[in-house]
Amino acid sequence: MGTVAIFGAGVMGETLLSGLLRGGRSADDLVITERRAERAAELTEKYGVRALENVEAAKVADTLVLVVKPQDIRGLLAEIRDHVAQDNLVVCIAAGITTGTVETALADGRAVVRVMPNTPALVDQGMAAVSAGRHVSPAQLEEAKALLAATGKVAEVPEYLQDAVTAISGSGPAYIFYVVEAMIEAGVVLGMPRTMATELVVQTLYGAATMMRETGQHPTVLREQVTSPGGTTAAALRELDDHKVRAAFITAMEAAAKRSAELSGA
Ligand SMILES: NC(=O)C1=CN([C@@H]2O[C@H](COP(=O)(O)OP(=O)(O)OC[C@H]3O[C@@H](n4cnc5c(N)ncnc54)[C@H](O)[C@@H]3O)[C@@H](O)[C@H]2O)C=CC1
Ligand SMILES: O=C(O)[C@@H]1CCC=N1
Repeated sequence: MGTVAIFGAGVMGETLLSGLLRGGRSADDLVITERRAERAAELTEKYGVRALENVEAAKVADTLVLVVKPQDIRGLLAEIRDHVAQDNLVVCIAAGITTGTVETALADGRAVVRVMPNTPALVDQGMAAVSAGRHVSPAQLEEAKALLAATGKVAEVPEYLQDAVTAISGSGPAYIFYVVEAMIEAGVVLGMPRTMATELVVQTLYGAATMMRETGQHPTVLREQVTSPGGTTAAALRELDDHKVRAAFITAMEAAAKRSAELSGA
């Protein structure tokens, strides 16, 4: 994999950087670029990696990981275009940005992999989906997967599904945190101290997630096991159905996928 350069060291850039270091990669093989000087200094200090200008980083890198906002991708690609070599691998993490967009902005024949990761990568429980562009060799695709595998699970998906991936696992952690916030709020309404409600909700989420993964049972079966006839859960779920929560999730995730598709023209 040689030297990996992370372009844009914000939330996701730091998440990937720290994951690669936890995965055993040497700080000497990692460089970052960051427009905000104070942020670059913070990460240099914290992780012992070099911070370079974009062009310098492109020159030394074997693998270039683009982690700027979709709106900043085109400017970044224009800056580094002439320094991306034929045998480099370019991994683009920006929501909505297609491999075709990146390929067009670079010189002919460059290897581009599109990836949608998520923030649980920070605790090595990430879910990343990868799609290869037109000029990626099987070995380069494996390399991209290995890069992401340092921070969690990796799936390969056809690129047309990346907008759906973004709506599901990319943005997904935010929906879960939103539900957790609502459940904590409900605990407070029921008279429970906030810290206690938080502990109960977070452990319930962790337990439920672990059950889904470890039993392999469908969520419907697990939900039915909790729902006693005429009981408390049935009363609560009826309210959620009356408030169209399931339909709201579908509409919300359709909106996320639509926005991802729109960002391709960012
Ligand atoms: N935050 C998330 O949960 C996820 C984010 N993504 C994608 O990752 C990308 C980054 O997102 P975040 O880390 O959340 O954003 P962020 O705003 O925290 O980080 C982006 C960083 O790039 C820097 N930057 C911008 N233009 C630059 C340039 N030309 N050269 C060097 N640095 C530059 C900014 O100063 C900033 O620190 C986005 O494209 C987003 O779609 C993908 C999956 C999940
Ligand atoms: O909200 C966003 O646009 C990014 C992409 C997926 C998660 N965060």
